[in-house]
Amino acid sequence: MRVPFTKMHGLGNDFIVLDGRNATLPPIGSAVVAALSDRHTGIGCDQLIVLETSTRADFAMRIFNADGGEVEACGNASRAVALLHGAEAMVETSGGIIHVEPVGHGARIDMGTPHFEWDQIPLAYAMDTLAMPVGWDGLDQPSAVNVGNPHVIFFTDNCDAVPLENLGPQIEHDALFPERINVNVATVNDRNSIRLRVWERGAGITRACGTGACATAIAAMRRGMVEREVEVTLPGGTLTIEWDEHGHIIMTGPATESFRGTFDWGDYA
Ligand SMILES: N[C@@H](CCC[C@H](N)C(=O)O)C(=O)O
Repeated sequence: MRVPFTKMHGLGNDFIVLDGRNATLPPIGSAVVAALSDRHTGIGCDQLIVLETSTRADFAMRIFNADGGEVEACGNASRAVALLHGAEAMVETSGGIIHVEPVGHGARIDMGTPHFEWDQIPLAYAMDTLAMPVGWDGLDQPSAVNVGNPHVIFFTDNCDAVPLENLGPQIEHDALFPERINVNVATVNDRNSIRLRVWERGAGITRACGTGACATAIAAMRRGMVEREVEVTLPGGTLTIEWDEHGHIIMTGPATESFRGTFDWGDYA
């Protein structure tokens, strides 16, 4: 069976998007996702995104990491999907219903409200999630925030010097995080801007992580380090994150369609 796909990215965090809203796709298993995502033998991407019909929203977006695991939220893919859809919409994800709206060459996304309780992250046991009494090789007292998916955020004087390729996988798989975790290392430049690098659960280091930017901005706001609207600059570019008066996280930034193609499902199944 030949399947059409769209290759997209948000600040270099790249996706294969399959549109199952008006066509029947074969069942999506973790092996086929990992094969398609592979940059050497597949099409290659950080996340595979599947659009489906929904009874609760205008449509549904399923998100799979490059390792094949299905997850709850993806900020950059939400902007890409807004661009592809071409109109404002309510989108069901397993992390909650979000509102997407194309704006200029990107989109504005209402990601909903953040969660801070230890069992909402989730953590393995109770602790303060604003300044957690834990540390790994010079990174300590992180915050944890769930913005649909789980994030831990370390604030450091120079996030560019952190050996994230070594510490990221160690922290992602620590027993403290029963559903694993996305690992953010951030430096606050001033009250309006943050620098950020992310080790993504199930995908490794990416050029950008939209939910990481949201979680980091919210953690910095909770700690009183920045204003309620802030620019977050990742290796792939900059996002604007606002924590609005209704407690919702509003993310604004670019998204890009790279190309369209088709592939033979049998080559990857
Ligand atoms: N790249 C995404 C996040 C994708 C999911 C994440 N790796 C997870 O496992 O939760 C983004 O832009 O938010």
